[in-house]
Amino acid sequence: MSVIAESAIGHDELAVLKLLALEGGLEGDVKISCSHLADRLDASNQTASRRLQRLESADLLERDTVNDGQWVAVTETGERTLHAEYEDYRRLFETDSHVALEGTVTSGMGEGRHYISLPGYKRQFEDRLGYEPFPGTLNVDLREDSVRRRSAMASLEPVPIDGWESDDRTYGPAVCYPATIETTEGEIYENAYTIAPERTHHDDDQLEVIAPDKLREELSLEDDDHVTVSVGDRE
Ligand SMILES: Cc1cc2nc3c(=O)[nH]c(=O)nc-3n(C[C@H](O)[C@H](O)[C@H](O)COP(=O)(O)O)c2cc1C
Ligand SMILES: Nc1ccn([C@@H]2O[C@H](COP(=O)(O)OP(=O)(O)O)[C@@H](O)[C@H]2O)c(=O)n1
Ligand SMILES: [Mg+2]
Repeated sequence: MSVIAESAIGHDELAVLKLLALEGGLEGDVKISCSHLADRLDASNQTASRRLQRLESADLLERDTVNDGQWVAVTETGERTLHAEYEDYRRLFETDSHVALEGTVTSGMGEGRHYISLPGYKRQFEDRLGYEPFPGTLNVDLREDSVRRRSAMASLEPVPIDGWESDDRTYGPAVCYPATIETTEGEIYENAYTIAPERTHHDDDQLEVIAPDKLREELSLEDDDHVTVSVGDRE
């Protein structure tokens, strides 16, 4: 849900924040005057000024007042607030239940192989994904916009992999989503899944993919090759 629901900031202020972002306020300082803003909002100077003050108090906007106006920039919190709205609208209008993520193939820590081969996981892959995966995870270093878009996966239906215990330790759960991999040469591999282990050494920018085949061989992939991972239901 959007952040504004819980804060003192209302939709009027949010509309101003969006306007300032559209004028360049996400990239850095933009210069505005209260009368220009008032015009755009069809409101009085006083109203425009009050909304700016509220945005500043809520740490959504930084301001520097000068003689003939003010320099404003949307803060990180401000960007997150706008982004939360964006996610709400995406959920409303994106009927396509696919999320396309882009990135480059990369080598990880060589641990994927060990985990994928463990009998406690292997049994579940066979039952729930329908195959025994190649031992390993293909790691994809996601482009910045895809790291953000990754959160849209939350609206898709995951295949859960449960945590389990061996004699001497516990193993964490993971979630899988059906995925199709496409290379820049236009080669397509359809039977893959993304896998996100709850316990991982990687951050959000790393996407791990499993498949019955060794994808590096099937798709002639090497480190730094570009791939598109389309996550969502199979047709
Ligand atoms: C199915 C699965 C389960 C995992 N479970 C655990 C775990 O219980 N504890 C842990 O520290 N890491 C766990 N990992 C994460 C790995 O340690 C590692 O962070 C990740 O898979 C990346 O490995 P890579 O860089 O070798 O590809 C798991 C990974 C997979 C694929
Ligand atoms: N379906 C898969 C899974 C892993 N792999 C690759 O197989 C190797 C072993 O996987 P891993 O997860 O243990 O290794 P890293 O991802 O840590 O490099 C890596 O080179 C992966 O990129 C693959 O080509 N296709
Ligand atoms: Mg891996």
